[in-house]
Amino acid sequence: MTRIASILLPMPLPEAFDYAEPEGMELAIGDHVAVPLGPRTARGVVSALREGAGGNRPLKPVLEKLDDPALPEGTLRFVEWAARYSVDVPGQPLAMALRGLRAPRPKPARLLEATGQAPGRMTPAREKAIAAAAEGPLPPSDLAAKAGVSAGVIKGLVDEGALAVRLETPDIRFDDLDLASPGPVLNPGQRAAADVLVEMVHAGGFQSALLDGVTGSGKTEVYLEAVAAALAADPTAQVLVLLPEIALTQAVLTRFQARFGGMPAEWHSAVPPPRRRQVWEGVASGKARIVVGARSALFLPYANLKLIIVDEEHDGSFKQEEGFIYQARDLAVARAHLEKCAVVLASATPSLETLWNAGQGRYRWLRLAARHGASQLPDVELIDMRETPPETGRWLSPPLVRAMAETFERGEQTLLFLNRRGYAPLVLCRACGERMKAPDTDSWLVEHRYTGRLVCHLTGFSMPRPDKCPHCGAQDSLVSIGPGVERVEEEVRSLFPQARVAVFSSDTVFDAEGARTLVATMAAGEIDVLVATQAAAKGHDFPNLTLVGVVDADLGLRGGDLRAGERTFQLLAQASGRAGRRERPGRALLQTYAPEHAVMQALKDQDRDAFVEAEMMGRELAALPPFGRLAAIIVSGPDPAALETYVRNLASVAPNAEGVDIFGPADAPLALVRGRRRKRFLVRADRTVDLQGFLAAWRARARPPGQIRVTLDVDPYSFL
Ligand SMILES: Nc1ncnc2c1ncn2[C@@H]1O[C@H](COP(=O)(O)OP(=O)(O)OP(=O)(O)O)[C@@H](O)[C@H]1O
Ligand SMILES: [Zn+2]
Repeated sequence: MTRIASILLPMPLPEAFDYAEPEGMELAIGDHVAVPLGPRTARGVVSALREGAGGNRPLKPVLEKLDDPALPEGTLRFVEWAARYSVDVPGQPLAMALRGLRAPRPKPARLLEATGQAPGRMTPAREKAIAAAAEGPLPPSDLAAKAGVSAGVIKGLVDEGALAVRLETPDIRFDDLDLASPGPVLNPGQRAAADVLVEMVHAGGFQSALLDGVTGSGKTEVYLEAVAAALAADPTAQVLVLLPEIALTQAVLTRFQARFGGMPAEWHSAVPPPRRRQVWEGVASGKARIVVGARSALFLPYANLKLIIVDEEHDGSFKQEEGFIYQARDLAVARAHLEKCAVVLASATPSLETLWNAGQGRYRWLRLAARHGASQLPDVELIDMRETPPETGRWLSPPLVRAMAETFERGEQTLLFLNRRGYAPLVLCRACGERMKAPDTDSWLVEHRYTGRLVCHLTGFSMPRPDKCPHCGAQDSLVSIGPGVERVEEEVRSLFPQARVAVFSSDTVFDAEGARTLVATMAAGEIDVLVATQAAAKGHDFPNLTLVGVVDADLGLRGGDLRAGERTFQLLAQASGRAGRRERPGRALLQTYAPEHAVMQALKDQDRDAFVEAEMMGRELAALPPFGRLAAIIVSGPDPAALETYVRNLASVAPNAEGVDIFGPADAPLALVRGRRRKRFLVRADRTVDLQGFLAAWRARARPPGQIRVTLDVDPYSFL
């Protein structure tokens, strides 16, 4: 009897398809195969094997077993789990898990080696080149440099057969790690927390902990102990460290390197594809033992994963909002469950969900209440912008400017935090009031001075800044409204012409190398004022930084998002926490028009517990997360009438379920994106309800017609 192989395809298909296993193919779960799919051939992965029952209509056979490294079963089960959790098809997370395997292999290097054959005519230069090549193969330019001869000499020797080209495929290399090297001496609080983590790792099986310590308490040092313990306990063990930003990845890589004497494998969107291929294969083979990466590193094919760290676990960047929608922090806990390993969530400002889980005893709760050594938490002061406003056309208030001047005179550093890219968030026409918008999207265009363009941050649309109003034609009537980081930089330069000023945002730093350089320059004290978006306001450890100025503390509170208060508190507490991390005391000044707001008061008093308690109470009253569950159903389409009809139809077939409330349909805050109108339902459910089951059942009752798309977002974060 032949076996039936279920093949999962990395495509938007509802389920795995069955194929017959040909005689002698000997498939195993996780194998990569080629199968016929309609008229074409597709690649897939074996997700299950069973004995074939007779009498079925004959199945098409698997065409070929491919010799790529098999996807470990743990990864496969995780992919299936993630799909169910997100109410999506398994092909979506599978495609993510295979992304590294689909990247091109590194190109083989062209090296020259000596053949032993003498050239027709020998010269001193040729002699030097041959002698240099005899010491080992080198790329042509390196060989020329080493021998101190011209490229022409080298070429001549190749033509005459004295040197030959050898193609060498670069090895999959990962640094050796020195696990015995001791870390710093931990203080008693750190020691106690590290001991618990080490014990968890040694105990094995699924274990989870929240490492909850104030900014600068040394959480990184503590979890490094757990990493060292996990790797030392088992020579094949692997550790994954997830971080929310590429810039932070760079800083943490440096700390790992200092501790273990070797670089961990790095994984994020800025890693070049050939390296991604190597890392994928290294993770699958077990050669890569530590992976430090962004959220998608969760989908790599770990051979023997023993510990996952989610650093800055509260961070919104762990939520992926496009394509396959998922929350990496939650999936990290699920993956640890499936792999039967330990997971540590670390933060100075944990999410309410995580605090709730810790409070319920689901996670061990390890607290570090003070900064390490003599360092103290910074003083946080509110600047009431109604009382001490900046001059017209300026954004920094007199008290903040004074503090910057003092800091600069002492030779210390300032971080100005403004979560707005570009020069100005809005450009409008003074003559007719027209606001510059993207042609197909409801969002304002952001002015960028470095590039002279107006950019839609949502879709990437951009155009040169016009000199005439496109609406009324008035000449030179366009004005820039409000500040972005570039505009604040301009102001700082005019206030402090002698200061060294830099901007850190995704427009000025767009690759890992750039981030690493800027972080290192700042850490070395070679920048006086760093103006940064959130890309640099979190997680970093700059020794000489003593002043943090928040340009617009109210920014995140606008809009009625469920998590607006929580997120603003986290972001600003994190930004403030960059100040005074060594001997010299730090200050954080928050510019606000609403100093009486509960979030501002909690920040000033540094009373996280009181803030969390109040916020929790509000959530509990409304049965919102973490006390209930939330999902969004976003329906979009190009034609308003067709969209309206479908949305009404969808509303009318909503299943009746106890403990579920449905809100909407409402226009999404940005009703039009890329020419598509969007409407949204919000679903709130009690924790006892199978929310995913409810969503799947509902969606199945009203199939969307042609142009209309339905997206489910379980645990939605930003409502755009
Ligand atoms: N036991 C220790 N011995 C020496 N230095 C330490 C020790 N603990 C922490 N430090 C140093 O104190 C600084 C802050 O530590 P770390 O960056 O790990 O804090 P953190 O808790 O991760 O902070 P944040 O949440 O603000 O990112 C670092 O420079 C770190 O090397
Ligand atoms: Zn106009």
